[in-house]
Amino acid sequence: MTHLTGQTTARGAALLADPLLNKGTAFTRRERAELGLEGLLPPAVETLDEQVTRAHRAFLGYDKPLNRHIYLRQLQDTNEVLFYRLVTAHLEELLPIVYTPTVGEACRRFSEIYRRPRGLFLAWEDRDRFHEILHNRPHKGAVEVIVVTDGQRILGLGDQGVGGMGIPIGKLSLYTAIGGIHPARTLPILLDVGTDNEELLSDPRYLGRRERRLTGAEYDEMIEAFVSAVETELPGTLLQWEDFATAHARPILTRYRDRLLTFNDDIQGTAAVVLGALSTACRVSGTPLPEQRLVVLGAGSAAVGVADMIRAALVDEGLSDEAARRRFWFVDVDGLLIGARTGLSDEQRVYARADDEVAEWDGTGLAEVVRRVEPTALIGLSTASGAFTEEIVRQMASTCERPVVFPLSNPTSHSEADPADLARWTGGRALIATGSPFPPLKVDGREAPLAQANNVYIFPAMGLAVAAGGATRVTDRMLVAAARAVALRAADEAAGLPGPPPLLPAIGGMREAAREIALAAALAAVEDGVAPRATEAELRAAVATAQWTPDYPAP
Ligand SMILES: NC(=O)C1=CN([C@@H]2O[C@H](COP(=O)(O)OP(=O)(O)OC[C@H]3O[C@@H](n4cnc5c(N)ncnc54)[C@H](OP(=O)(O)O)[C@@H]3O)[C@@H](O)[C@H]2O)C=CC1
Ligand SMILES: CC(=O)C(=O)O
Ligand SMILES: [Mg+2]
Repeated sequence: MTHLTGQTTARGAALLADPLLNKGTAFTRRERAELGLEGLLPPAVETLDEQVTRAHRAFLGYDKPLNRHIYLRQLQDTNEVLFYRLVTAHLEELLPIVYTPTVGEACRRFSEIYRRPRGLFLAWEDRDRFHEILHNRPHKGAVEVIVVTDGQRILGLGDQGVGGMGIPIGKLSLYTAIGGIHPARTLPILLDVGTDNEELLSDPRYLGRRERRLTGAEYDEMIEAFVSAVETELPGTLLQWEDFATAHARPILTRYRDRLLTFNDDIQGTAAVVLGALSTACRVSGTPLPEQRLVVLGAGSAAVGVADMIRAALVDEGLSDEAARRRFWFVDVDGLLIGARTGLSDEQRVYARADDEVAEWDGTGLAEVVRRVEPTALIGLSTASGAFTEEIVRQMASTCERPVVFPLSNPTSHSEADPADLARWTGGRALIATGSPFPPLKVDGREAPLAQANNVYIFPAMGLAVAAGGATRVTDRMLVAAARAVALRAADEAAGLPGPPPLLPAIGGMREAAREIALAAALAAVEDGVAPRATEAELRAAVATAQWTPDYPAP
């Protein structure tokens, strides 16, 4: 029998236990006879679509999102084709369960809900054997994409230790569901460098190393040992860094981005989707990007990454770098970033305002900054739930006709604002995008879907671009091309639609959108000389072929 990974010799119960081979009740009578499955399955033979209907009903039978998540993970570990067919058929409904916000809860309670192994756990004491351990991965062929985390900054939930593994698993599920990367060619990895989360350290159920986090030279040694093992054992694999604390995220990216095929999703993926959504907002509001005045709440790696890409776009539009920097006001826990502040990183200092600008101000908190700066765009990547208060948003709306308000922190519980409030406080004038999903707004009696400015628009498409085009590096131009493709697709979808134009493409059409985004990124890779020469037509065909569709092989 041919199957997902080629020829198999697996028979009987062993076949049913392999999620990449198992077809469950879809095994035909002939297959059951040939493969030693008779008696192991109930008599009915179902089609994949019938299985999807049954699985969807079972899914709906659970009330709590976390239980739905557990059900889906169990399905993924039992029958991957069925899992992916279900997810792709109901993407909009299932995304919040597989991904943010529910995946945050699944990470927090990882040790409690742990069922079956998935991915690789690499610990400090094994650093000399990472090469060998990579061989223990369940699927022995080439790996197209690794998502790795050390669990230190899981969404806005902080240090989750090994519980962070939920994130690489969730992200890679979307690499497959949206980007079409074959599930056997994805590998989630958790670097267990300990945890500083007291609750986890004292929880008898905690499944990670019960030690404090590695720091300094040891931490760097761990990362280097991991990267060199990947370089040697899995060359050409796209390596995505995910949910590393800001102190590590940028240094790791800087160290490795020119050495291998790698990117940081929180810095670069987020930047691309936000630039895409902001470009649409500029078009809708009629305020061009160079005229936007951007206040950014949070100055972590995600926020600075977003600003860096917008700044590059401003320079592209003819502004000097200095003029581009001056379009931003960054606010963190200690207020506005100004020159006099100590302890700013080099990346943050780029955005520090002149000290004399605030000489007459009544403090430098967000409310005062908004009052003084009169921003046209307010971007939240702060983890600070509810930080975009009514007073602040009403103030902004009093000086700006179409305020752009992006509360982007995840999960939902950490969002800087609820979009329904933003719409109310601005009389429906705000152009809104959130990081986690929110229910549609009611506009003129119609439901208007909210844009979810989440890097999920970018990373699955990057994987597809690399799989189709053979890039050896992830360049800035590839990410900017992805951002442009996102905005273009949103504009195409908006044409002819009644009501306010959506800032981002519809979630339900993400698989199609991923092909266009991947094509744009693959073309940019060729232009940058990091992928073999190919025409647009060749790349378009390669993208379509590379995108795996969940289906059983013919019996
Ligand atoms: N929508 C999307 O696609 C993405 C969303 N995110 C979200 O962005 C958030 C931040 O991520 P990241 O940059 O990596 O994390 P960090 O924790 O490094 O950054 C948080 C930043 O916000 C600041 N901050 C914290 N609390 C407040 C507050 N009450 N008021 C003002 N500033 C505050 C912090 O300041 P200080 O350092 O001084 O404490 C820091 O500068 C997370 O919630 C994450 O889920 C991230 C990536 C993608
Ligand atoms: C979406 C994402 O990557 C984050 O919130 O960290
Ligand atoms: Mg992330």
